Amino acid sequence: MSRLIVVSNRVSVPKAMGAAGAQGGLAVALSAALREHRGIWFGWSGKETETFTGHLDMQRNCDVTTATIDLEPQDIDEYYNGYANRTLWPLFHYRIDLTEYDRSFDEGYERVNARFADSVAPLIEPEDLVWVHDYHLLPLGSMLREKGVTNRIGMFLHIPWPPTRLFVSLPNHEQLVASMLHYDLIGFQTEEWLDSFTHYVKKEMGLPVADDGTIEYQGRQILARAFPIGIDYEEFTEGARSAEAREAHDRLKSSVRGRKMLIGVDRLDYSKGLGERFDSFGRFLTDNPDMAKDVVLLQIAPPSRENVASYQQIRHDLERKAGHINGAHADVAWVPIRYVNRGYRRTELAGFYRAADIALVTPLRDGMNLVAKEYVAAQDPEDPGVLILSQFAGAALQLTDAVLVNPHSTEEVSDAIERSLRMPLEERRRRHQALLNSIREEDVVDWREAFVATLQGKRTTEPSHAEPFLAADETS
Ligand SMILES: O=P(O)(O)OC[C@H]1O[C@H](O[C@H]2O[C@H](CO)[C@@H](O)[C@H](O)[C@H]2O)[C@H](O)[C@@H](O)[C@@H]1O
Ligand SMILES: O=c1ccn([C@@H]2O[C@H](COP(=O)(O)OP(=O)(O)O)[C@@H](O)[C@H]2O)c(=O)[nH]1
Repeated sequence: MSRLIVVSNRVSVPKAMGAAGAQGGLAVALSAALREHRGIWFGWSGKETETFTGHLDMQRNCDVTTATIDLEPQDIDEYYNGYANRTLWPLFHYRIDLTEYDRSFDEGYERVNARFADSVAPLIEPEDLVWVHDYHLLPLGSMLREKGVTNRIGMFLHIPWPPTRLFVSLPNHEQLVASMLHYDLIGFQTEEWLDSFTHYVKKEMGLPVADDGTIEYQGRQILARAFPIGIDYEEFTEGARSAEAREAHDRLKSSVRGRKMLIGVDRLDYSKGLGERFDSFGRFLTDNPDMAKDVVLLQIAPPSRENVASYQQIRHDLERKAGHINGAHADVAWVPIRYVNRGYRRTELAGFYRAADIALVTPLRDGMNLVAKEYVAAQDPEDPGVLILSQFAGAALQLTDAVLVNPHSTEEVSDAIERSLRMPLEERRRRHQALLNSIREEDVVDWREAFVATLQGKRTTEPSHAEPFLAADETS
């Protein structure tokens, strides 16, 4: 079996089984793949160093080898806070109004990708498979090719790919995509993002794309395909049965004193539609005075990317909005929105999910959304809660038995809350069973096995010669 080299912006150091709840499902799944393939997980340590040294910190934990580098402040600013999270993230989430174009970001992005390539290339052996993750590292494949790496290299994009008319607003869009065409396999979360990508490649670059997603470029064949990510069903449900999850469930249940509870769990990110969600809940309280006092919304929103201004702004806006709605509706013994700016371990979240009658998962745009899947997996099948899900989350293409909503319409979401609170047990069970089947059948283990198997079956015929990602006139 080939070794697997996983490359991602951040690396999650594997923890012992008992601490699995502290890790993301993706980290657990990738760790399992790395154990099976005796591989290495390479990326940024998350730490800052005064001057970049390229020092590789190799560690072995729970049979997984990780290799990390520290980045200097300018790198973090231009690459992570800059090009990744002020340019690509908003643009790829259709927020052209928040998208910032700054040449220093492009330079930082290219520099850090080159640093990744320099550091990881010596770790790659001839038969290894290389799997690159996400929008932070789109040109990494081409930089590895420049260094003579001829291995099979795959890339998986965890976030949406925007429609062509939006994407072309990115300066150097063609160079960026051309740099991606040095991968052997490019994976997307859904057919929708895949179609947007192949549309761009056909219409803007004039390249042939076969029905099976094979793109022809400079004598090479690149396969583009959808691989919807899932949760680690076994690992998550094991955590959901733990004492910690039960204790979290009981604590929350007793605190709501018999009221119905809605839950939202999202990084504090404008793509998650939290402002629209609060407005919808406020509208529900106004439109349903008979039910209002018997309902509580718990919104867990750990801060994210705090050095980016748009994230500071959304945090400020949400504090005001929650305060405003609570001020208008609360009484001495009841506050309608519990707004919590901290993160919880996933085993605790599992208990919270089970205690909630409804999950409000209403992003304006989301690559997949694993919270939607975790909520379903945590329910009591005999008396399950209802998932209200945005039609704009990647997960909506699989979870068609959720109550699907347009998150921009406060009326529609408010009606969905009312309908879900009144939903008969029979219908809740039927919907839950259908959702659970889909989540079990397409879990994260299937996802990574399908991606790795497809990558393994695909080879570049010729080592490719890669052009630099940015046009010469932009960099000089
Ligand atoms: O590393 P951060 O900047 O703190 O961000 C956390 C992660 O956010 C994004 O998650 C995406 O991947 C999920 C799993 O595939 C998917 O369900 C979700 O819709 C995406 O938004 C980001 O893509 C990751 O790289 C970050 O680690
Ligand atoms: O307090 C929290 C909030 C979220 N999560 C986890 O973070 C992930 C969020 O993934 P999702 O795909 O929903 O969104 P992303 O944040 O990746 O955009 C899920 O596994 C959550 O269980 C967590 O462990 N603790």
